[in-house]
Amino acid sequence: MTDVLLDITNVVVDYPIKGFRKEPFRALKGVSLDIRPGETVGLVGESGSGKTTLGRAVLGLAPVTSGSILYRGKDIAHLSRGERLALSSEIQVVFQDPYTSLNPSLTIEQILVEPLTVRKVSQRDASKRVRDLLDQVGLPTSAADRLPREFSGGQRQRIAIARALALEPRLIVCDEPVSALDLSTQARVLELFKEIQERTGVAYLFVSHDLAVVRSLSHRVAVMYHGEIVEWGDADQVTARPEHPYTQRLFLAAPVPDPVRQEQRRADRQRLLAVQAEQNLQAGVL
Ligand SMILES: Nc1ncnc2c1ncn2[C@@H]1O[C@H](COP(=O)(O)OP(=O)(O)OP(=O)(O)O)[C@@H](O)[C@H]1O
Repeated sequence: MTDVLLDITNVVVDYPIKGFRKEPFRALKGVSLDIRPGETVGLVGESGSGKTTLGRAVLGLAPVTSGSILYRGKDIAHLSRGERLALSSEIQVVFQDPYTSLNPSLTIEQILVEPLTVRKVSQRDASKRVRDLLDQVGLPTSAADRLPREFSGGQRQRIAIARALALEPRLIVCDEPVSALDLSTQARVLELFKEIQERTGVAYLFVSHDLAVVRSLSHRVAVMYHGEIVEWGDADQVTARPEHPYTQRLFLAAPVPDPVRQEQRRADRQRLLAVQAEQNLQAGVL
């Protein structure tokens, strides 16, 4: 048994571009990382750097040109029908927008029962499971009979998390799952993610543009820039001593709650920019 849950090696994704003789757009340029069981890998980077594309590739939803994505040692591009069905319950996803990711015409019970149909669970067991899932995400069982529109953004994200947990996955791809929430709701939902991981051992690929969010949750962090991973390692190391100039800029620009540390950051950033300007000057870049 491998101690790697997901092993991504040299993955290239090209999006076809409509139009005569248009070259495809290379969104991922040979990306490699791995995720261990029960681990959170944070994927951070600016808008357009390729974070969502990597998450989609893991879910089998992006056009992978080359490279491999091994889930528990098996290439997800070459699975039998049965293996693919099993994989779809083992890897789940939580999206950014809790307003659009839940079917507005279904009750919460119907939404949570839907994934269970692949397991042919009896009606009685399904209802019991729904109540258990609601309990796991801190919602009352009375939520089962209500519609998504009757819940706040944070509550809807809890419902989306409950749905992702329904089939007891080993890995959840979380694509900006707290970005649409206000700060205090964000903190509570992040706490829920942590608590679920401690209890179930699920692993997360946690995509976010927000460094504070990624830092709070991740064991390891990958920093993406223009379709490449430019930094990859333990969260403490990457956040405390970033090596790549892009990561340094990204981290120095991130707000910190303590005003003294914020001022220190500002001074560090000024120094870094001055050093980089000097290096560019010497290299004849400017
Ligand atoms: N279906 C598509 N067809 C063509 N290009 C695409 C497609 N999806 C994404 N792209 C391009 O691929 C690049 C990476 O996009 P992606 O959504 O993965 O970035 P991201 O880092 O997740 O950005 P954001 O934080 O804004 O969501 C972008 O330049 C984007 O325009």
